[in-house]
Amino acid sequence: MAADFSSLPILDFAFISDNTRHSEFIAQLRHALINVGFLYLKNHTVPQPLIDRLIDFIPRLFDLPQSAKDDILMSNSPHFLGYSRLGTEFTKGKADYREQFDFATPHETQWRPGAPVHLRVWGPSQWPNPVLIPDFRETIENYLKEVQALSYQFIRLLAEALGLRSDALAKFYDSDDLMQHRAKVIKYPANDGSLTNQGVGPHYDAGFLTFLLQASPHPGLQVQNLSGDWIDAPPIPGTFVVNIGKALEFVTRGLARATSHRVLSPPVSSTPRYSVPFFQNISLNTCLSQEVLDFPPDILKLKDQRGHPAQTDSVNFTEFDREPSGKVNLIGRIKSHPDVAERHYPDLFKEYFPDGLPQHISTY
Ligand SMILES: O=C(O)CCC(=O)C(=O)O
Ligand SMILES: [Fe+2]
Repeated sequence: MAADFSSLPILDFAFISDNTRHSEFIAQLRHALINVGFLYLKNHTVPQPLIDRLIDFIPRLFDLPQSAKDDILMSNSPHFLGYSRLGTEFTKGKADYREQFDFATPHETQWRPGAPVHLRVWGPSQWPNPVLIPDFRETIENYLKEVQALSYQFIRLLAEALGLRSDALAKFYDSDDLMQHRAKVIKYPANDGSLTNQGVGPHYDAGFLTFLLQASPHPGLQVQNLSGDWIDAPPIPGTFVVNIGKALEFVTRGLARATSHRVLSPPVSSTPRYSVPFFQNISLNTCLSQEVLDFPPDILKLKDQRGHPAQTDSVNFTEFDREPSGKVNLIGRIKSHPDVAERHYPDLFKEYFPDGLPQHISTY
């Protein structure tokens, strides 16, 4: 087995436009994808002043009056976009101690009555009243556009790092007007001493790539290495934490690792931790089992040299082998937000929750 990791690699995006260092970046990326599944990316293309503006908005967003937040509750939205109150999500039967807003890139839902239900998982965001928080919507929409562009650039480098043509993953995306990518703006309040320290429980991300902005200086994010140890991934200013989701792991035959991670709540009487994960989606209609990629033998060999991750109790995805990607996505959302499901997807709700609204919900 290759040496197990005890910290996350830091990659310098400036290398990709430097002829003498491009191949160094690709080699570091290959290592990070196959052996770690997580990396920090510095000197990326998203303008720092825009990031700073977004970070500045976050406490103000959560400090809106409760009624203003409840006006855009996620349960209003068949697209699982909007506000979720503290402690309403659970992972493995334990409450996640976080409050959050889900916002997404602009999208007209493609679903019409009679069309496949999974097309309905994407649609317009709900926005807080602009009178109460002017310019917030414009700021986060700009931010999402910038991260989206970076994520598409990154996926080409990722293909190169796995020995493929740089456009080998283009088939997983539709044109921009048909795609939607999503972000959460999350607040992790301090542990008040009587509560669990589970900010979010151990899990994998579902899609292709996640670009996480750690929006306050608090540690708390931890990543599980191959031996099962939890490795800290503290905030590094000016970076994104980039990680691989289960869908990308599936189509790369496990070469690009989806790695289990979790967040511990800030300690008692600390200020809250804030973060903004951006989840890059793939086309809703792609059946991943028909799209598994082929790799050069010398690249595939690296997976065997890595060895197999220790068993983890992280939540898993099992449906990629038979359902279109959008359906897998929808099932994940149904399981984590049954109140939304009960209102907007009554048939699927009955299928997954035959005994009615559960006391314990699984986050992903
Ligand atoms: O808040 C974080 O740092 C990570 C959040 C996360 O892993 C998720 O929401 O999938
Ligand atoms: Fe995650």
